[in-house]
Amino acid sequence: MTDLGSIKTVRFDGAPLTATEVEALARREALAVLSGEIEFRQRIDAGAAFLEQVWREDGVIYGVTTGYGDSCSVNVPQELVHSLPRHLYTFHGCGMGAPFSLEETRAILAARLASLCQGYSGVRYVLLERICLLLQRDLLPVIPSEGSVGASGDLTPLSYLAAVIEGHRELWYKGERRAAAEVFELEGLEPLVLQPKEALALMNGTAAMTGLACLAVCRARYLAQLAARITSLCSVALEGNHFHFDPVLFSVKPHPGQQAVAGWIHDDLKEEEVPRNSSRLQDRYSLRCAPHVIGVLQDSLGYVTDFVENELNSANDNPIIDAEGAHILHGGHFYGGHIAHAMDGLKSAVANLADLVDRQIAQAVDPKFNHGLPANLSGATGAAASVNHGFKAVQIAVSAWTAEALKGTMPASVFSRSTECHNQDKVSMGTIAARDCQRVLELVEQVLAAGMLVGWQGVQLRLRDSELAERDLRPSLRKCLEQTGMRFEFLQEDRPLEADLHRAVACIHERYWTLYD
Ligand SMILES: N[C@@H](Cc1ccc(O)cc1)C(=O)O
Repeated sequence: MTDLGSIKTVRFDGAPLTATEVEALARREALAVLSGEIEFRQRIDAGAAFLEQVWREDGVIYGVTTGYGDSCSVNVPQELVHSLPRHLYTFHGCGMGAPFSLEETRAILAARLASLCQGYSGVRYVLLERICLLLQRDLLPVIPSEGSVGASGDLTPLSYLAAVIEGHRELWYKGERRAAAEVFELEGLEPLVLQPKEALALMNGTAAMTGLACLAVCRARYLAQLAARITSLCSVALEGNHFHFDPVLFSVKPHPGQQAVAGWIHDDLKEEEVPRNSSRLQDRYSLRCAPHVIGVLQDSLGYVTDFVENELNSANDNPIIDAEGAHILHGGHFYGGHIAHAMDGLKSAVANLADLVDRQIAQAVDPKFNHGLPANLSGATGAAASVNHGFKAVQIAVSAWTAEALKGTMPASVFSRSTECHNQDKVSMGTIAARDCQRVLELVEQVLAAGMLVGWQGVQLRLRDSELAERDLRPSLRKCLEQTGMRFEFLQEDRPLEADLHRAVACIHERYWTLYD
């Protein structure tokens, strides 16, 4: 990412991109820029020129002069070749379900552009320019989210990108769904007529699942840190045993992510001399084993990010057009197996955070376990305490969100179906895995939003009742209390907490809380 004063840019030139860059584009925090360098343009256009040459000289190219997939033995007569791309996106116009969000759609466009910029798809430079322009002007196709098996590429979702480029179907425009042709007219744009291989090149890859996966990885990174911070708050609120996070303890179990998480929590908690033999009770697992739970996610983020970014920076298409070596290579690079596995794994690791924090909240609200805090963490005192129920309903709701998140962890990649006349007889289901992962993240964010409010309220109660002094808190926790206090009010009298929860979820989206480096 390049910082040009106030505008950040992400440059598409075939060099590797990161999930973070895709997220910045998706959030409109950075602008997409396509390399205009002559060598890059030439390299891209050489692919399209090579295809033309082969077509002229040999007369047959799969997906250009033939039907698609199992229909590849059907020859298309010369005079109909130019209508083939239109047919491809037209018969794939059968997507169902809610459309992808704007953020998701931008990520999908960015992922497809990144793949085509590898220069192995045989498309013209003007097509890359057009995708980049859609991103820059935020003219986003309306893409239904369901209907991809994720192994012939995300054919159906990406058909909506191909169709829009030719001026068909719908775009999001100023918050509304509008006919693409109408929007192009308003914007002074001509539709781009696709060349014979170009619709296939737009559609025959993993961009829908990969775009979603980039967003998922970035969300999950923040949640790992947030769960550690909630654990620190709950440990203080519940008067937990700080030595559960001791560096020597963790030095003998060398999972680096787990060690990092233990280190974060340890640094958040009070510095004391380690006792020779602790007289304090061992806390329940949701506190004591927090690094072991969060650590699984933290350790997984390494391979998950590698899988996602390798896919992002790949030519996920078929056939692969190698203009330099003068080959048309047939393969299965539209197969999204790595994304499927990464998203199935990530959603399980992330859902475990909800389960962990759900248990921490359950302890915090329950006078049987919370070491003297008021029932349901209500701040009400005197007679008013009898009618106030504090976080009781939030804790119940957390149970529901957690159950739903855990239910969403069923792996998608094991549900391969043989399809398309058994040509696609093994498929990845990576797009379902990525969509599930996004949904699980949403639910886990709700649980962690509640966890922050509960942890904060618990510590505030200890401070109010002088069972704890500000000076006993490490700077990181003091700063966290201060940041939280700027957006949330202590729960004295019962109030509907929906608005607070929405605000806390928004804080998670904007990465409001300063966490660990
Ligand atoms: N993904 C197939 C192409 C294909 C395209 C559209 C289809 O409907 C089916 C198959 C391949 O490259 O072999």
